[in-house]
Amino acid sequence: KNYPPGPSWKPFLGSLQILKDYSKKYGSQHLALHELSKKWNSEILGLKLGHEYVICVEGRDYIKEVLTSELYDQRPTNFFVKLRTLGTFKGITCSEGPLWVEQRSFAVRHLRNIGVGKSLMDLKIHEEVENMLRAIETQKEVQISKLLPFAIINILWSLLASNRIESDQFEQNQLLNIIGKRSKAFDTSGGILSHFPWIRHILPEKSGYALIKNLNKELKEFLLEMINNHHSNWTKDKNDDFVYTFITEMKKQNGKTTSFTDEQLLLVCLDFFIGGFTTTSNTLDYFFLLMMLHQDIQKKVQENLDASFSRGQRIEYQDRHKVPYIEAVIKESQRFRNISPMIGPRRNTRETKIGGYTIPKDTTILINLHPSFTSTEIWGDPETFRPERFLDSNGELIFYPDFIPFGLGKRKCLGDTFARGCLFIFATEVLRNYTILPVDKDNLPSTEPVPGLLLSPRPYYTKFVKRF
Ligand code: HEM
Repeated sequence: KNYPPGPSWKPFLGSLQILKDYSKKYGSQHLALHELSKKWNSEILGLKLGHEYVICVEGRDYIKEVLTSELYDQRPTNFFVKLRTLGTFKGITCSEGPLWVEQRSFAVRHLRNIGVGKSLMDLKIHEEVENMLRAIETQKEVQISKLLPFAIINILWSLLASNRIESDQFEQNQLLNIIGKRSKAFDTSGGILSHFPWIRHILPEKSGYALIKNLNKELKEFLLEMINNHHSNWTKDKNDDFVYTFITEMKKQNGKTTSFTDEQLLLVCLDFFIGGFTTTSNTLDYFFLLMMLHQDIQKKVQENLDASFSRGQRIEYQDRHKVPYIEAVIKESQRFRNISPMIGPRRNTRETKIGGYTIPKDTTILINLHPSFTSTEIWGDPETFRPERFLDSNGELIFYPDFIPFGLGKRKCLGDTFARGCLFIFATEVLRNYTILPVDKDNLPSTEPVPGLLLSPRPYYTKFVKRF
């Protein structure tokens, strides 16, 4: 009663089939949801997927209401989330209540303590940029999507676990391959497995169950080995990476709480892994594609860099304020091809009201950023790649409340400083040293994304021409 408008519910499936049909027709779930919202003329769309009540909100006011109200802080507790958390519902991304509050604040504090947002982070980023550029030097045509994930994961890993992952280990574990496949295999509402968990017994491959079990096993083995090594090498004064600080806290609490445990540490590392590296590398992948397609903008970025930094000077994250144009180009590429158009789903723990509609307790709430990132009302010409829209007449950055690629509120991305640091230093160091050219200028790659949980460009090749 008084549920938000949306397609009618069929027995057993609810509105699953129409969502599936629309996703096929429009190529992605976020586009399908937007089309359905338009059809029902409502920024709050009501669905029932299998037995699960699911609403999808779009538009500034409703998004803000969901992201900033405590009523919607929780995550769904469906089968997909159970699989995602290795059956524990622990970690940060999918945990809730006091466990989430304690662990999130510990992670935020200690990411800062181990150097995120500071010169140590810059140093690690520079090391990996240099490694990546060395690899580029050996290739005539470069597929940057093959190099970026390895670079990003190593920066993240060296801060979390004082370790680089050797390239043969990376390939052996097929980590990149499996995580990439995973993000393409599931949609944000949790996919068919959430709605009909029993389907895994009949269609283990097709439902994605076998894939995620495989991913879980590989990741768990990989992370456990690292955690066990840390335990063996731990001493009181070791606080130089995240895992050591967590173990120190564990020893301090000496089993007094259930929050600091090996299981929780495993799940936090898993969250950083899954949340941190594909997001950052896909964003950079798009950035370099857009630079290749917009030679005029690339040239302007290079002119800005040449004017603001001397040749041998190392560019730091804090230097971003000196080059607002480059910040604007990065923001525009995040807006123009946002890799995460659906923010992680939420759940209300009691009956609530949004926009006058009644939302039953334990409804899954999806948040679609795509309409506001592409709204003609907000941006005028959203389908044009135009970084200047982020600058005022004095060349200073403009703040747009609708532009929230890292989310908003208490569950806002906790790796945003790390991600922004990587985006800025990779963009500036690569473009000050190289010009990115198309391999065939009469046959340019498309910017249309490969659909999935996280979007990415289709693989493309470029030529990197040294500038000096
Ligand atoms: C360009 C890169 C990235 C983008 C676009 C991005 C985007 C987001 C967004 C939109 C959320 C909010 C989800 C919500 O409100 O429910 C989020 C949460 C999160 N992000 Fe990121 N992220 C990025 C990089 C990272 C990195 C590098 C890390 C780890 C170091 C990370 C770890 C997390 C975690 C753990 C959460 C869950 C927070 C919580 O539920 O309390 N992210 N991210």
